[in-house]
Amino acid sequence: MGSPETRERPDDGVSDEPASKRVKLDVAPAASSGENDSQKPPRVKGLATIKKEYLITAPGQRVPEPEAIDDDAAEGRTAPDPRDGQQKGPKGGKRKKQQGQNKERTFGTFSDTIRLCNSVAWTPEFSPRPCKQGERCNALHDLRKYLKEGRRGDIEIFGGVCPVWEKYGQCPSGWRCLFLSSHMKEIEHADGRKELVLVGSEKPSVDGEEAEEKPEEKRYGVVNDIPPSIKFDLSKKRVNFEKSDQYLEWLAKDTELYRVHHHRQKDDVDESKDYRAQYVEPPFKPSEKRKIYFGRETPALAPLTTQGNLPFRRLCVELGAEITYSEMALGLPVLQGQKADWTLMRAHESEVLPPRFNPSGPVEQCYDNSKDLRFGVQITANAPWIAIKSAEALTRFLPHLRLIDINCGCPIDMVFKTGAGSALLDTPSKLERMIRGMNAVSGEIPITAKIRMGVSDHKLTAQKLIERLTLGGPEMRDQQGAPGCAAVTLHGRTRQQRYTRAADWSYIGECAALIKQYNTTKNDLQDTICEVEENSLPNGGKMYFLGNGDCYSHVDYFDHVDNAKVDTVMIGRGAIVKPWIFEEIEKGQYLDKSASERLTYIEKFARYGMEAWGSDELGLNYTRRFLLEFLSFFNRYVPIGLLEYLPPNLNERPPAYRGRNDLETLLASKDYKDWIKISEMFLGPAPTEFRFQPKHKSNSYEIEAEG
Ligand SMILES: Cc1cc2nc3c(=O)[nH]c(=O)nc-3n(C[C@H](O)[C@H](O)[C@H](O)COP(=O)(O)O)c2cc1C
Repeated sequence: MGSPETRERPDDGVSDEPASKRVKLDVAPAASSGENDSQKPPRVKGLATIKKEYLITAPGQRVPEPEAIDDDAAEGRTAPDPRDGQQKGPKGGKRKKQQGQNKERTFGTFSDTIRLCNSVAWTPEFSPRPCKQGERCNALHDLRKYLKEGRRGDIEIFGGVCPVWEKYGQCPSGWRCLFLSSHMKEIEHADGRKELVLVGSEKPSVDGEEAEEKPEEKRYGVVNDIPPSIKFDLSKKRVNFEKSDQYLEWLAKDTELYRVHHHRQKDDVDESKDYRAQYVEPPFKPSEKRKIYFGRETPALAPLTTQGNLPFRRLCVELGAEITYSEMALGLPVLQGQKADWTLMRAHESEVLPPRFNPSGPVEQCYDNSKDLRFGVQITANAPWIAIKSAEALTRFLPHLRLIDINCGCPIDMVFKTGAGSALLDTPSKLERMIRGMNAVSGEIPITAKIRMGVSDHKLTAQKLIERLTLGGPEMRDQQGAPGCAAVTLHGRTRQQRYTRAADWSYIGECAALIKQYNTTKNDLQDTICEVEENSLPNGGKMYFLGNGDCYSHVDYFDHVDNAKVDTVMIGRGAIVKPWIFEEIEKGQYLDKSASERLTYIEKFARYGMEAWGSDELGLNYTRRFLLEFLSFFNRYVPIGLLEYLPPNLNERPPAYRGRNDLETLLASKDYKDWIKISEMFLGPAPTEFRFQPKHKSNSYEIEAEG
């Protein structure tokens, strides 16, 4: 097979001209062709109306009901993540069965048949590093034997040329790379001995400096990769959190004072129980925060567990995402130095560039775009001490950080039952303390929050919470000023509702109006009630507001910015189903991407995956696993040229249809075996032991049938 760039792709009947040159569909296709709307079938709620020529129905048969997909399952970390090492489940007790969810997913094992010792895995054949295990080492040290018997042969994709080596001149997977023959050679020494060497590893690193980093630790273009020694020190509790400790000592006294004040009788005049009278200032104030900006020109990619991995975010940034977030990490494992949670903090170098900024837009005081960056991290925690110490750790060890977001929307039981995630919506004063404390220890890094409308459908709490996040709770507000939350994102659903029903954008709009009002009140308050130094509040006191839910086209996006009046829109599933949504927003028009263009995004994901995780058996199959996770959403895209009505709606499911060509039909397949086939186009044959189960059963016909 030739390199994917040159290899012939099936003709998909849609022009392969660059998207920007093609005629765009700015109006519903039927309307643009002058067809009368009355000739179209009516638009039915929840159903994507496919043009009849693409429907798969036998003559006289009714259009079959589309299957319902429940995204709850996808949101949780329901299965061990292969990057996690050992991922522990929730403590004790049975978990409530979640309908339709594939729990306990396994992905098989994918490693070489014989393990090559690290002491020889990157070095020339005759110069191994000393083996740390010495005599006790049971891995293989004989390179030639390993190449013959210890691994499968090279794969033939990309013309057999290692995509990482081709790009960077070195391959961190060394002798384990599955494109090894493209970067190894045998040299003959003067004494006639023949030695195997890796091409490129004899050179200095690509940066032009002598490589201090071991080749296996090098990941090109990846930042925020903290050294193992820090994780080790964290795990041994050897890291000093002096700032947090000092703050937490004060916080414990303040919380107790507040508790006594809160529970005293109305007529109790004892001053020792009066919060205001007894209030003591915290040991230090937050430092001046770096200014950030959210605007019309900065669509944001939502934090997405599993899906929002580094290769996927890199793809989205390339397609126009201006703000990105890590997958959610749990505060406690961060503090314990757990590799899996720190791995989530890695970012691609494209994410540390400044986001787009239109200086002629609404002027943001003192905003220096050149100091801003795209990538923020997200954590959740159930106790202030965890949130505060995590914030200090993240700030101290991650050099590239836009903000730290606290997830108060996570609905999954495993998180909610511990009091973290969306449980924080019902403990607003705890949340406020967390944010104040995180702000105090996070140096110049701003703190933000992501919330839902409430926990239960019957009690929407977001408006009250937003008041608190902007101004502070009544007592704390008077003493300490505003909590300094730099931005709030509201997902327009409740926890109870999960993904049923559309996101409530009118509620989001009401909250946007409230925030505008509170932002003004806050400025007045600052001037009068308390003497908070202006620079201790982020963005000079302005709290940004991001709306979130169901955004699936530039039409949705601009509707929300213009009518709900949010600063920007955060996009989740819409970006996984259709990553070029960001390009549509930038260009302000629909893009009817051909199947072959969509295939190039899959190829990019595969290449970016190998760069981030390696091109050896392990890295390649991590890439495959996360590519399949991506495809489990990507197949939902219904090409707009097939639709009777625009704008397309994320929550509308299509009946069975065929694409405009075979590739388009293949990309719409709901059968996970087809997804594996697609992965094989760019990652070579899946090992026989490789398994994949989508997070939700309805993503796969076969599993559904088995279940
Ligand atoms: C697969 C998946 C993973 C998610 N992971 C997270 C997460 O880690 N943190 C978070 O705050 N929200 C997470 N969410 C929620 C999204 O960020 C977003 O709020 C939600 O999907 C609604 O936006 P949408 O309608 O644009 O998808 C996740 C959602 C999905 C579907």
